[in-house]
Amino acid sequence: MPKLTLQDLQRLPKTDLHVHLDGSLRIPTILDLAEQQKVKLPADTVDSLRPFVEVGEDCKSLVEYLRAFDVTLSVMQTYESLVRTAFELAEDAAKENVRYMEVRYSPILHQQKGLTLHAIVQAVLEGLALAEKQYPIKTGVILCGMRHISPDISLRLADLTVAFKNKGVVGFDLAGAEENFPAKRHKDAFGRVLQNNINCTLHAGEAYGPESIHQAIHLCGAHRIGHGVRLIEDGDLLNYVNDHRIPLECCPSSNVQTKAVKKMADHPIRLFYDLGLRVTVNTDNRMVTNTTVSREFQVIHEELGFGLEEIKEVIIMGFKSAFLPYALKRALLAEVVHELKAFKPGSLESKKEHL
Ligand SMILES: O=c1[nH]cnc2c1ncn2[C@H]1C[C@H](O)[C@@H](CO)O1
Ligand SMILES: [Zn+2]
Repeated sequence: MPKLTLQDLQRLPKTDLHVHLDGSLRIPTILDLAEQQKVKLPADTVDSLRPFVEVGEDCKSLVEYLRAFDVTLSVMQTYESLVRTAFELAEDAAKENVRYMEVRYSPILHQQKGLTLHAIVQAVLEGLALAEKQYPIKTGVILCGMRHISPDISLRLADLTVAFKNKGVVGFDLAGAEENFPAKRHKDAFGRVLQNNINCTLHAGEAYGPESIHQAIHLCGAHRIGHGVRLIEDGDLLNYVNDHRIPLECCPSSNVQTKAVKKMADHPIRLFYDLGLRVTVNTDNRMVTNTTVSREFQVIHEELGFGLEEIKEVIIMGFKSAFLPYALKRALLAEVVHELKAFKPGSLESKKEHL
């Protein structure tokens, strides 16, 4: 199998369908925002802050992984900070040729200084729109209910999703600690979203078994599944997910860090792909996981043996899985398929196409 370089993977057009805004900041930006807002951080230089906001392979669980968000959220409570972090995330993604990105976050976590839920959504949309003007990237927003917060709040966030339908918000999600916090408690919120013809995805099968994926699909109406690694434990449900073409938002490095899988070689994305499931490759959290979409592709290339043609197919599955209206998706796909056909690793010809 010819070896692809990180530059090759950076040049390919890509999606990121599963990326949290509050886990994908630049570390210098956190320091800057803290200084402006007089927020106290656990450390005050890039290198000393890094261990608080990036987790390594020694992370033991999802709950431990989620601790990094206390730090990031402490500086994401103002309108300007949300505009800036959304802009920078889209800029960073565009620079590695991510053409379509769905950014997710939970507005309820950004109200510590009294911002309204509407303003919190507006600010992120403003930052993303600024980036779309400067870079060849399209974006959408997914709002997250949180598993450990009350179902009433999820319902309010579902209403917020409805209010911003066709105004930049493209879906609803459920995030946070999975074990002990079943999705079924939040089914009314998903009912509200579905009744309004809006897409939803749920984090499921990451820190709990296939029962969690079953609830996400059959009780909450998930159109996609976040992670879903533990689908491997239930062949019958796996066949259902495959037959209904329910996309899996795979985030390989994050899964090793949260111990959803023990080591990369065990990641089921290889088996899922071989069985024909619709798999997509995503970052989850660019900063907390210390990754990029290109790096995630490099990992599956080097450690799970995905060759160029397979990577191209996974990229196409990413565009197919977008929460975009069909006509827009078809046009974007046609453009990308054309580029992928012309793509040659290391070739100057296809490099020129991106200039
Ligand atoms: O991988 C994850 N699993 C579950 N929850 C997560 C993950 N990454 C981030 N979150 C949580 C922490 C954030 O504060 C929240 C909204 O983005 O979503
Ligand atoms: Zn996630």
